[in-house]
Amino acid sequence: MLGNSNGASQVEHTTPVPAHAIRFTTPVVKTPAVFILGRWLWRFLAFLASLPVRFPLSVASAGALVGSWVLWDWVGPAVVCTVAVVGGLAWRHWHPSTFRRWVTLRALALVRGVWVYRRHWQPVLVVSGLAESYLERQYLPRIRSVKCSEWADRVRVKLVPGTAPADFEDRTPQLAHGFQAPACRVEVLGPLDLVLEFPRRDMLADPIPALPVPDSADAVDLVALPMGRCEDGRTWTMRLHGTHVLVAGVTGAGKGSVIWSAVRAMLPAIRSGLVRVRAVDPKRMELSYGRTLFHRYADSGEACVELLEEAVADMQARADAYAGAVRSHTPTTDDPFEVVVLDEVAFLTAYHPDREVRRRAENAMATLTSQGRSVGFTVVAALQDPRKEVMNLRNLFPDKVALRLDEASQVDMVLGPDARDRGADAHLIDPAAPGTAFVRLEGSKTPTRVRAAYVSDADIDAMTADEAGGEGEG
Ligand SMILES: Nc1ncnc2c1ncn2[C@@H]1O[C@H](COP(=O)(O)OP(=O)(O)OP(=O)(O)O)[C@@H](O)[C@H]1O
Repeated sequence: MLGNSNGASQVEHTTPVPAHAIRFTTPVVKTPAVFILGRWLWRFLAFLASLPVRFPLSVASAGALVGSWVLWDWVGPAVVCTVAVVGGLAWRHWHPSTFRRWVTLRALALVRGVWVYRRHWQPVLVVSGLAESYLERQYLPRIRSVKCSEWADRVRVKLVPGTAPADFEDRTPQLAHGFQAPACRVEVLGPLDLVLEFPRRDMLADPIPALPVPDSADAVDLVALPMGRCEDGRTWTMRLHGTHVLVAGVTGAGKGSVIWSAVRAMLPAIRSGLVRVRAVDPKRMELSYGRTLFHRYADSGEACVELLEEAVADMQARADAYAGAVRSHTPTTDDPFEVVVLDEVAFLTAYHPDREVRRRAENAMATLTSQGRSVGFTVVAALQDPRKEVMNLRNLFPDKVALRLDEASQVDMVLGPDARDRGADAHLIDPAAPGTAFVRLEGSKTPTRVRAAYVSDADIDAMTADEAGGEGEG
């Protein structure tokens, strides 16, 4: 053992190793069979006792069947079955959502729990390197429960003490392939307690039409603007007031749909003057279409910088007015919520030929993003290439939306250091599904897959036509 062998040597676990002159080990005690059998029996009884809580419907049905058979022979179960089938059909007809939640999804969880997860658990975990060995015994993380939602299976797992969720986060591709799911995401619930989420179907496969415009300015919630859908079917809402948002994605990834969904969700407030949008549109494609909605609009390099500097001056004037008097901004028509939308921000920070324009644009953006939040100024910037050379102000944007990206390494640049480990595979988003993105929703460390609603040219026409009508009437 002390020789010059380079290969791994097998060490008997009781043999002292050089670092430990004396090593204490717990004595190996042969457990009498009666204790092992007693433990199995105890576990079996505990399992039986937990059944009515875990599967109330199934236990009640089984109880009714057995009870009716004892009381009325074969007529009893026949009547019970008929009543159950008729009752089930009526339930399904009148309350399909509760029937699905209480019966269909629970039955599905039972079947998939046994057939997909418990059946393949050991081989998949051993092969993917998640089984631990200690003193020649193998320890596997334990499945606590399997639940099915509309779109995904959630497998709750108890980890082996001494291991960490990062071990699972590193092996999400192996787990996804191992359980034949399109993806796997890890959610940590507590010490040694995590959930593996395996999507069953893609709720975001079909494009989402533009969401309805809120009825009135009062209905506009600037901290939860409806933008599209999350992969679990909930509405994706995005905060704008009190933050700044960076939207990154390759060309054609759908940055326009994120920007326009936000503008659409604020439309009544824009009309009533509670929100003002300043648009910087160096590509002259995306925002020019709806320019009548904007308080200011600029497309040439010089004009864009002037717009940004004007926004900085307004922000500083408001900060002066607030100093010592107001601590947080509430939108009013005198002090509206100001949104600066920048499409392809790299044009100003990296690609513009004039160095002075680049410098002024960066300074203005840095000032707006570092000081604007509390006085009601927000920057929404869209970007194709998130690398530092192109945009070194990334970190001044608290909220980020990662649409389809070119490379895996760009995911963490946009969403933060551990986003890819937690399943945000923005580089693998299907090019045929523009508008699909990963975001970190407020209060959640786990990135969520979302899809922005698609605001078509016709929708923008309708938005601007109403605006023109509104102005005319005014
Ligand atoms: N949310 C969406 N749902 C469905 N289709 C979309 C969505 N967003 C965009 N598309 C489709 O993808 C095309 C490209 O979208 P868009 O112009 O918004 O991409 P982009 O990221 O802004 O690209 P670029 O950087 O070249 O301007 C659109 O013309 C539209 O057909």
